Amino acid sequence: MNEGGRVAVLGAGAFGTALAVALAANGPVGLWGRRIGWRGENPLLPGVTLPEAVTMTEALPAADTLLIAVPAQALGAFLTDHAAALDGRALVSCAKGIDLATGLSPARLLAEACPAATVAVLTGPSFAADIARGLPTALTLACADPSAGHRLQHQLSTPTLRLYRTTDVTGVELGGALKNVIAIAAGAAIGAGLGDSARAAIVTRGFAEMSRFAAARGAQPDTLTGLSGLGDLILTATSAQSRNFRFGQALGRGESFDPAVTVEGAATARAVARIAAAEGVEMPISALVAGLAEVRIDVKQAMELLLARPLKEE
Ligand SMILES: NC(=O)C1=CN([C@@H]2O[C@H](COP(=O)(O)OP(=O)(O)OC[C@H]3O[C@@H](n4cnc5c(N)ncnc54)[C@H](OP(=O)(O)O)[C@@H]3O)[C@@H](O)[C@H]2O)C=CC1
Ligand SMILES: O=C(CO)COP(=O)(O)O
Repeated sequence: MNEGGRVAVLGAGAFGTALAVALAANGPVGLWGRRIGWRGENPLLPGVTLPEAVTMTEALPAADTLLIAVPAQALGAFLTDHAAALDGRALVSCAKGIDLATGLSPARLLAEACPAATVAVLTGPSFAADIARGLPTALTLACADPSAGHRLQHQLSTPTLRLYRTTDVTGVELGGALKNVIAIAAGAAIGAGLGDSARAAIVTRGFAEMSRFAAARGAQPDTLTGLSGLGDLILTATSAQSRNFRFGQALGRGESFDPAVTVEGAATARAVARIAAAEGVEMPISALVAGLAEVRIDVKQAMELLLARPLKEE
């Protein structure tokens, strides 16, 4: 239960709003946005009415568990403004990405900015619209401190939101960040008319490079086969509900894409390509997605480069 309004969500975009709606099943929830210009229905999450248990605010709530649902590339600026006020509380990162400016994950950014906080991660296959509609969803709650993780797992599970628990923060964060990159590649293949077989190849070989990168960064070997990793990759690479997939589709079709839409995989691909090159981790699909995001190559060239790679063992 929310224990009398002790849970709040920071970031009133689609995901933050959906989480607040779901958590309202447990009790009062605060929903903070820096400039909430709407009442009743969030234009980023159309068709969803806020329950009475959700209190919207532009003043940081006093709750002791805060879910941070600000996009990964905005988290640095958000923390510059608010870290001092957040320190010492339980901070649950809900962003899926790697910060391009620092190469750090959202949980690392939170831990460095708020050294007295308990940092956790909530991630896994979940579209905001599905969560807000109360459709059944399974997520992973990761926290290095097992007892804090256990407490948060119970505090944030609802009748429709089923949270599994792990201590592998690195693994689950990379699962969530990297699947967006591969989903862009999958969307590009579909958008370019390369077919479902090509998509299956990209998803499978993409998962291989996700696992390689995660292992090189210290993730536990099995984590990426769980909800955050394989689970979220399946969802994001196969559904046009995904913004990353749709962005890839637009690239494949040679169409423009609304720059106001949050597409975490584009900046994350660039961060991953940089880290992988520096650390000698082979990430061919991610490197090509970075090339697409930087408009250095087009989808036809990316496919030619992938097919021209040396033949190797699986
Ligand atoms: N949507 C989904 O289905 C899911 C999203 N996620 C993850 O959740 C994260 C957020 O995505 P999502 O909610 O969809 O994105 P949206 O584009 O819907 O919303 C982003 C929100 O972040 C706010 N924001 C941006 N910069 C700042 C800042 N510096 N300070 C405060 N608020 C800021 C924006 O506010 P403003 O309008 O003022 O700019 C906006 O409300 C991403 O990492 C995404 O991968 C995870 C699972 C599912
Ligand atoms: O993370 C998500 C689903 O788990 C949402 O994906 P998109 O950001 O691609 O819409």
